[in-house]
Amino acid sequence: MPVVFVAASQLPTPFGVFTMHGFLEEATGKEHVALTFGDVAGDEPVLGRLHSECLTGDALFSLRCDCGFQLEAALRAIASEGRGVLLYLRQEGRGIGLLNKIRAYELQDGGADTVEANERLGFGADQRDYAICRPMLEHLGIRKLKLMTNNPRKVNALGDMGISVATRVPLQIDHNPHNKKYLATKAGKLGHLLGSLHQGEVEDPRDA
Ligand SMILES: Nc1nc2c(ncn2[C@@H]2O[C@H](COP(=O)(O)OP(=O)(O)OP(=O)(O)O)[C@@H](O)[C@H]2O)c(=O)[nH]1
Ligand SMILES: [Zn+2]
Repeated sequence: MPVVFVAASQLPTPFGVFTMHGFLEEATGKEHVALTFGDVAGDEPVLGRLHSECLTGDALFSLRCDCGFQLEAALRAIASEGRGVLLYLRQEGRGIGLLNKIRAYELQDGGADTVEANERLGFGADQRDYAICRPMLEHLGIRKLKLMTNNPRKVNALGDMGISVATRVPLQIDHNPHNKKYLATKAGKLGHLLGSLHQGEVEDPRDA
């Protein structure tokens, strides 16, 4: 999976000054970003997050999902640790793209859950491919991660490509009336480790 490094710059944020590294995925033309804080190269495990793009949650304040809250929590945690990395991966809508995600939301407005909506549109529940992470992490000299995620598939995908996950750090966000069913479906159907907060709520039609 050819991903080439293009340029790096400073990125000041409310949480601290990160370094932003830009990468081009040549096969698709997608532009990915890594934000690093401190000195991340070497064998000591690095606090890290693989964050899949969610325009609605990350930039438009959507309460339908937990993405924007997780993004902020991850950047805060990295800055407070003084060392870490966030890969911002352009895999909008779990890989189906923004317009298809809006189609999926339309079906969810009609009662489908997040998995059923993808499947009705002819997609898999989760179409993401994490292969681009390896060359990005290699470029940054990162071999081991303390990975902030509730998604065991990310842990397994990294392990399969030779990136060791020393520990999984849960990144749980409180639910609200708009994302309660979504989070319950993630726990019930997609295998996310969300603890007792969201389990057992997947069938409750009042949350649609
Ligand atoms: N197709 C689809 N994609 C969604 C929906 N809600 C959020 N997404 C996308 O899902 C991705 C985030 O996936 P999540 O399942 O929230 O989280 P994760 O990255 O797998 O796991 P964590 O590391 O625990 O956050 C982003 O690309 C979002 O755009 C939805 O209802 N349908
Ligand atoms: Zn989201």
